[in-house]
Amino acid sequence: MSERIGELVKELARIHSIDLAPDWIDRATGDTGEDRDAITRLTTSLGWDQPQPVRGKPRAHAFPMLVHSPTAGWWVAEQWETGDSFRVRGLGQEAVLPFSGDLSFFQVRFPDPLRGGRRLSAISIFRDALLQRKDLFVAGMIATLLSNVIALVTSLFSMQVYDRVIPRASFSTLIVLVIGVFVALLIDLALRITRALLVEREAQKIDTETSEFFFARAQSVRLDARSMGVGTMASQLRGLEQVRGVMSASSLFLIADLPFAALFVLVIFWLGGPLAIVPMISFPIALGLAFILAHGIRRSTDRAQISGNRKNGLLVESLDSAETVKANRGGWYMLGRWNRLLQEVHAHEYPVKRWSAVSSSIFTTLQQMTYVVLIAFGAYEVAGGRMTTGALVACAIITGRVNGPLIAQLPNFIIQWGYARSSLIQLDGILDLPQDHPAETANLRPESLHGQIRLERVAFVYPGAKEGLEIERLRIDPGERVGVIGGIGSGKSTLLRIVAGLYAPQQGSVTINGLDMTQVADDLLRQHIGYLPQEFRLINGSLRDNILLGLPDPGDKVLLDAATTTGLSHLIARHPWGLDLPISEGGRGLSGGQRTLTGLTRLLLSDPGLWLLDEPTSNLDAGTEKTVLAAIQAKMRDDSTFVMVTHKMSLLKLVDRVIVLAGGRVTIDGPTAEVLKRLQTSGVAQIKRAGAPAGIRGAA
Ligand SMILES: Nc1ncnc2c1ncn2[C@@H]1O[C@H](COP(=O)(O)OP(=O)(O)OP(=O)(O)O)[C@@H](O)[C@H]1O
Repeated sequence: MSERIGELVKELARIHSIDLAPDWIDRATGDTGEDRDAITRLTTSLGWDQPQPVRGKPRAHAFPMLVHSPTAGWWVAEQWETGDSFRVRGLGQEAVLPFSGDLSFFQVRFPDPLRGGRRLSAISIFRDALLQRKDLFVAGMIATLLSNVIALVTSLFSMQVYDRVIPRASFSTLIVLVIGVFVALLIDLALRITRALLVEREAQKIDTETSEFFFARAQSVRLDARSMGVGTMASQLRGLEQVRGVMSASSLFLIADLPFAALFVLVIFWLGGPLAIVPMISFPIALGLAFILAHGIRRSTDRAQISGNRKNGLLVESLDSAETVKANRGGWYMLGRWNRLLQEVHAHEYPVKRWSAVSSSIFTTLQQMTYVVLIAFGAYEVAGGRMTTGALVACAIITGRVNGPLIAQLPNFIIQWGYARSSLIQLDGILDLPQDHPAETANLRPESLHGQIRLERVAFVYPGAKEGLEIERLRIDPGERVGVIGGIGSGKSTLLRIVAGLYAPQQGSVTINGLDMTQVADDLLRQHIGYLPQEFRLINGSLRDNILLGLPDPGDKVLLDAATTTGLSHLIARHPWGLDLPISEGGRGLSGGQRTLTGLTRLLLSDPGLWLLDEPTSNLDAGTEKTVLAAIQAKMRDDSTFVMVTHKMSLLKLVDRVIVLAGGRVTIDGPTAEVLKRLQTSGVAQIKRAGAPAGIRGAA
């Protein structure tokens, strides 16, 4: 892709407040052309909708869009300057171009990485992915048609052998027939292999696309909306594999082959007349049975799926909390829960297995009975001279084809589909969860986010909880240093997460610099806000990966300087792998204090405008605490805003305002000295009500 066009598309996306998928440039082909059709090639290679060429003189509301001039090249056209010239910009340059007939204007239709707007269902994601490959499936259907016609050829071959070759011993005809059938079979083989390979390749691409979509969607689920456990959610996502299983070549061919049953019945009618009644009765019976089976297993597959997800959730939880379980002799308790869930899964799976076993046997018997009835009926017809023995053999082979692979595979396919359908329902559940940044909300990209933070009539309740946080009005000005204190469970961390934009209150508004936080583009918000949670959890990778998570790599020198200011450099220096120190899955490999230092080093490197720290030094010794706080203070600019949740009295000297929370409400808010004095002069009961930390109670 031409670099200029890529940059201009990015600029256009920015003006339209659209976040492009992070890998969109990587997915574009290596086309470096800059001609008029380059934009079409680019969007086609990305799988986006075709850009819309604007005919004639563009209307004012059609701007901004891309424009190509044969002399000046590509630009983003912003708006008319006069009636005959328009403003353009691109790569930091601005210009005014005269309008002329040889300019080409294009409106680019950006895809939404999370395809918002309409309500999504999991099945529509797969359907859209299949529909994008219409051509391939049309080719597949043609191959299926040819393949089925060739199948008829083999049955007609048998008819010719019985009716012509054997009675007359004409072996020259036999040789010609055998050669002809061999050629047909080889063509069939080639068609089947090509069809299977093509479908599997596309199925893999669909798998990549849909997995990417669901992974991104699961990541963007708002933190406060994740009421289910990590293991359960992971297991729900694994349902994708079941849907993928149904989309395999064999099941798709089964569906493709089903309509050809009608063709086969027609051929039987042509060869054996009334004999066609036999498959005409047996085939609908088989389909009816399949339908009853699908209906019968529906509830059981849904329930088995839910219990299976919970079982996986328990497995993840027990492995993750092994330390607590072992130390507290919780092994038996966990085993008991595991066995109960296992029993539940078996109880739900048993009806599915029972239906499957019974229906498979019925299908086999039906198949054999159809064969017997056909031959018996055919014997009358042959004896009566209404059809030849060869035609009867051909009819038997064709009926076998309808009843055989087609019908024999149906029960298995229906069970597979039953589980896939339950997985789709579970995936719908994930799609219905609220996202960090729903596609239908604006994606504002202000120049700056430095400004007042305002909470107005905010109410936040955790799912299932009766009470939560209630803040009538709270304002934090740029440059303020605020401490948040309160008793255990008083809502300090919740408040900080709301201010960080990680939780969205059910009522009221949270604004930053006058803009509703939910409407600000997520990347800008994350750049501006540095949030250190109470427990900084590391991810699998190296120490460097964890320090730089989501940040551009500033180089080892800058990184090591930041580590020196926090004290993390001691760990780096001591370990033979240094910055490449491996962090195992689940963030194991560092002590609690070292994890906090990693988070603080990352925070210093990200250089945020708004610092939100949740008990930043609770894991640190006194010396490290001093070093870290000095580093943060040195890094903060005058207009940096600083909000720190703490239980430590000594840290309040760093802030000039203190907010006291109790029971999810602000009970005291004012300058540090004043608040401390108020707390110290109040009675103990009042202090408890106010929710002040133990240190202050002691002082009182
Ligand atoms: N994920 C959650 N789901 C449900 N309830 C929660 C969740 N997290 C916290 N709570 C509840 O919300 C209330 C406030 O919790 P929060 O973590 O904000 O308190 P805190 O003041 O930071 O406490 P601490 O000083 O112990 O860190 C508590 O009663 C807690 O039980």
